[in-house]
Amino acid sequence: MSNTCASGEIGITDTTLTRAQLRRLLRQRRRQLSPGEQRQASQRLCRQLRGLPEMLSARHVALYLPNDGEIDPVPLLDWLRQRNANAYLPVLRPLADNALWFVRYDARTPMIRNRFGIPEPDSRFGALRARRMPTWALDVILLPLVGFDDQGQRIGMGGGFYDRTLAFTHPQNGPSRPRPRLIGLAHEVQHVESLPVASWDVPLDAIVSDERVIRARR
Ligand SMILES: Nc1nc2c(c(=O)[nH]1)N(C=O)[C@@H](CNc1ccc(C(=O)N[C@@H](CCC(=O)O)C(=O)O)cc1)CN2
Ligand SMILES: Nc1ncnc2c1ncn2[C@@H]1O[C@H](COP(=O)(O)OP(=O)(O)OP(=O)(O)O)[C@@H](O)[C@H]1O
Repeated sequence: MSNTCASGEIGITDTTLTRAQLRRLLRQRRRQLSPGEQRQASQRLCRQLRGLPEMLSARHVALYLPNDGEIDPVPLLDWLRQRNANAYLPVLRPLADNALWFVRYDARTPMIRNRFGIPEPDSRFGALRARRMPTWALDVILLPLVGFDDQGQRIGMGGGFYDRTLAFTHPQNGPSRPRPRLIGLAHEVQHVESLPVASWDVPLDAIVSDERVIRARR
């Protein structure tokens, strides 16, 4: 198989793997990266992102705090601040509809841990509309990926949080309205040849890893 990774692990092209099995394998791969590998991957990722035209023109950018070995976009915060751009973090919506809010984030934002243990702005803080951005009005959303393929398809943690929140951007949901550019982030070890696509999977504009930028055909 062609996608054996550098460590000599077996590849993950076996199409008999279910989405759940694939998730488990790919999450394991990213968790196995050493702190040094994580740091270098993060630097390489951020260097690529700082060169993208949609990042250079963005005023409102959503990112995430890394969890479970996810590639770390946090060094971008300083860069965004220098450019007078605002940063936002995903917050699990308190109404339990399994969708996300994007809440303004800076050093003073009160944080809590959500039910998955991931730090996020306190939803009482985000409850005030002025502190969040409607999803359609964000310029760029950087999404954490569990896996990605050559066609620019993604697989996430399996909660459908991003898919639900971004369903309005799906081409099948009518004519194009204002929408954020969607950029998936992942370690190169999370690449697989081909992922199964579900009808609700929201297409991305690009995927950026520590090694490359994949422009997806939307
Ligand atoms: N950094 C980061 N923040 C994020 C996400 C993410 O993927 N990464 N999300 C993207 O959606 C949302 C949280 N979604 C998540 C969905 C599932 C699990 C998870 O770990 N599930 C466990 C078991 C579930 C449980 O504990 O009840 C697992 O699968 O092992 C975590 C986050 C919002 N914030
Ligand atoms: N637009 C939507 N409306 C209702 N349910 C949805 C929608 N999108 C996804 N779901 C549901 O969410 C569940 C998880 O979807 P999926 O396996 O694609 O997660 P994922 O893409 O890995 O997660 P995420 O979007 O959080 O990164 C599925 O059971 C699916 O039915």
